[in-house]
Amino acid sequence: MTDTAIEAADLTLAYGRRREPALRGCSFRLATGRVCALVGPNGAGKSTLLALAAGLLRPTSGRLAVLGTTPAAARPRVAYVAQDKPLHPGLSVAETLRLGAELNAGSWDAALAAQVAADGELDPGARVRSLSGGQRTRLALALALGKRAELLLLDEPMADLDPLARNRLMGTLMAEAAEHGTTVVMSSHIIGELADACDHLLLVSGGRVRLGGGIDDLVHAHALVTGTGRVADLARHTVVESRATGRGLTALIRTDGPVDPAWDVEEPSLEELLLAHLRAPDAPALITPGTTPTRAVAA
Ligand SMILES: Nc1ncnc2c1ncn2[C@@H]1O[C@H](COP(=O)(O)OP(=O)(O)OP(=O)(O)O)[C@@H](O)[C@H]1O
Repeated sequence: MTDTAIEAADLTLAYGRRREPALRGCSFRLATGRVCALVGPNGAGKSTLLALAAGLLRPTSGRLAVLGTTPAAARPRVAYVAQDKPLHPGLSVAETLRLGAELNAGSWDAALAAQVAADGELDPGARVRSLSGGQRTRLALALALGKRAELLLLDEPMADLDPLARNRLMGTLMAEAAEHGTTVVMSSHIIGELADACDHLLLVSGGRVRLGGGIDDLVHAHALVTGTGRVADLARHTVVESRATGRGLTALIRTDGPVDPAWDVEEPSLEELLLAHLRAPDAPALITPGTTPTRAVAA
């Protein structure tokens, strides 16, 4: 047994020799049992990272361990839902679930898979090619949950679901993860959805990990300060982003010690933290203690 779900050390992936790497020098550790939000702008490398962890791509350089072994060896214990939710178009809903049962004999949770499909009123006889985008997503999630994997890798899993379906499926996912200690890594552009569900964050931008760690730890490491002072007055801290506002200056800082009481200090919301880092891609990265790779993988 390992207490580490994913561990990356200097992980780099280039799709072709002449292309800029999609991921470059990424190092982080995700403990088991965490629900991790994978966030970043379009083209940041999120899908690439998930495909690497699913064992569908091989790193160009660097190391990646999944559940204490190689991504390929971990595949039976991992469920991956790709962004385009690939399924066999000619199979019916019932045949797709039967195939899930056959491919995962021994671990298949038929009741859960059937419940996820039935909650969306999927007609068991309907062909996959006749399903809507949201219905296909639901079927893909039914397969992933039915597998009872130790690690769920979900690439924008809720993107084409209606708000009610999204809310209910997220609830099912979180309840299952909590009951079974499943690790979840979920990419999404909807920060509100992630803030409610996730306890861990990986922010990827330009192929690099900008923030990695427990959401509470990352939020506590920052402060949103407002005042009439100058940016230079905040020099002892790391200023991630600063803006002139009606009240003078507002800055998101990574604190190094107490902040001068001349500033109004608030804890940022997750959204404020993420938006500031997305607007300031050159701000120094922060990977919190305990979420850096261990020596075994880094070596
Ligand atoms: N199969 C591929 N061949 C060549 N380049 C690719 C391929 N897949 C992705 N890329 C490139 O790799 C980079 C990272 O893409 P990736 O799909 O991982 O981003 P993403 O963060 O998932 O984006 P989005 O939020 O838009 O889904 C992009 O520059 C993209 O153009």
